[in-house]
Amino acid sequence: MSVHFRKLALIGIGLIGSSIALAARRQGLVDVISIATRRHDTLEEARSLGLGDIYTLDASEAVRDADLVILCAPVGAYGALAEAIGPALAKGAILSDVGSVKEHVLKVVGPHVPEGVEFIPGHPLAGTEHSGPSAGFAELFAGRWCVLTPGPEISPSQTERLAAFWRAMGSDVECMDAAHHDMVLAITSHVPHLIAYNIVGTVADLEADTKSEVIKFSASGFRDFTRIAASDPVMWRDVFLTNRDAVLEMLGRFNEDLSRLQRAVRTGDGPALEALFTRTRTIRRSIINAGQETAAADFGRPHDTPPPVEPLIVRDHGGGDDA
Ligand SMILES: NC(=O)c1ccc[n+]([C@@H]2O[C@H](COP(=O)([O-])OP(=O)(O)OC[C@H]3O[C@@H](n4cnc5c(N)ncnc54)[C@H](O)[C@@H]3O)[C@@H](O)[C@H]2O)c1
Ligand SMILES: O=C(O)C(=O)C[C@]1(C(=O)O)C=C[C@@H](O)C=C1
Repeated sequence: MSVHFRKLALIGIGLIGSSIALAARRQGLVDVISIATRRHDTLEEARSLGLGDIYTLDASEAVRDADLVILCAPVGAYGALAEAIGPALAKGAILSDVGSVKEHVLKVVGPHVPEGVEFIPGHPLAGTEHSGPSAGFAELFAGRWCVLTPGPEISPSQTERLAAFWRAMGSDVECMDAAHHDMVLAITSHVPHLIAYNIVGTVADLEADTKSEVIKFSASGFRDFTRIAASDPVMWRDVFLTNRDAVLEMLGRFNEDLSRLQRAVRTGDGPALEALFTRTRTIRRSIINAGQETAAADFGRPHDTPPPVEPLIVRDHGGGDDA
């Protein structure tokens, strides 16, 4: 399906918003890009990078006449933003977002969506530890999944239109139920971030001399954790505040497994340790193989970005079509 929007409004222009602006422009998917941010400095940075055509501090101004509006701010800001832009949304527009959590977004944005506007939440499973307008790059979504969570009332043709937009930026698209999304992402993304924040926090609390030794001699294992733990504090605060139940559920299972592992270490249970490490190595290899199959070479993904990861997703469509 060929896809084209007259005016794309991006509300929030950090890593994800700027990457959408660059990719949509490069692929010729939109005529006009209008950008709204909360802070003047961020808006000026976006302007100096040439990310859009219209720049404003007023989100409701940015969405006027837009046929595609994407919320790209931290999810904690969505309720107030939706309330502000709701009355200004054009009839026939698609309203979407990129938030890392989906049930909360449906709950806080849904009530502000006027009749004649279709709200189709989305989540590109792509990112880095960097933030702000200058962190974006057009290839960010290439070969990565984008999950859409349309409600049952959404017309399949509009879902397909949005899916085509993401595909044109290089993504593979999957539709699913919002609650299911939140459970899957809790274990594949949210808990791993919590673990990284925690282990780096543990080092930060060590006595000064031990800490400097850790930093001096940190090899790639700990360094990988520090990359994740450098991710945006506000964005991740909001993820844990808004996906609490799913994160606690997955953290409970994680803690049970950690206790079993702790016991295996304490009792010197070599076979148990080796059996687990063998299973986990298989998972890593299957992820890498899946990535090679779906690599989107056309988009020239930068060498330092990892290959796409096949999400552990049950193909459970939440009322939309199979876009
Ligand atoms: N970083 C990732 O890896 C990643 C990946 C997928 C999805 N997401 C989601 O994308 C969204 C944006 O994340 P990001 O990484 O681009 O963050 P970012 O910090 O780089 O950018 C966020 C931008 O939102 C704007 N903003 C912040 N508070 C605002 C407010 N109250 N009102 C209006 N605008 C506001 C600012 O323009 C800011 O630059 C989040 O909801 C996040 O969950 C992030
Ligand atoms: O690659 C990274 O740095 C990321 O953290 C990306 C990542 C992830 O956990 O995979 C982070 C948050 C998102 O909502 C989606 C993707």
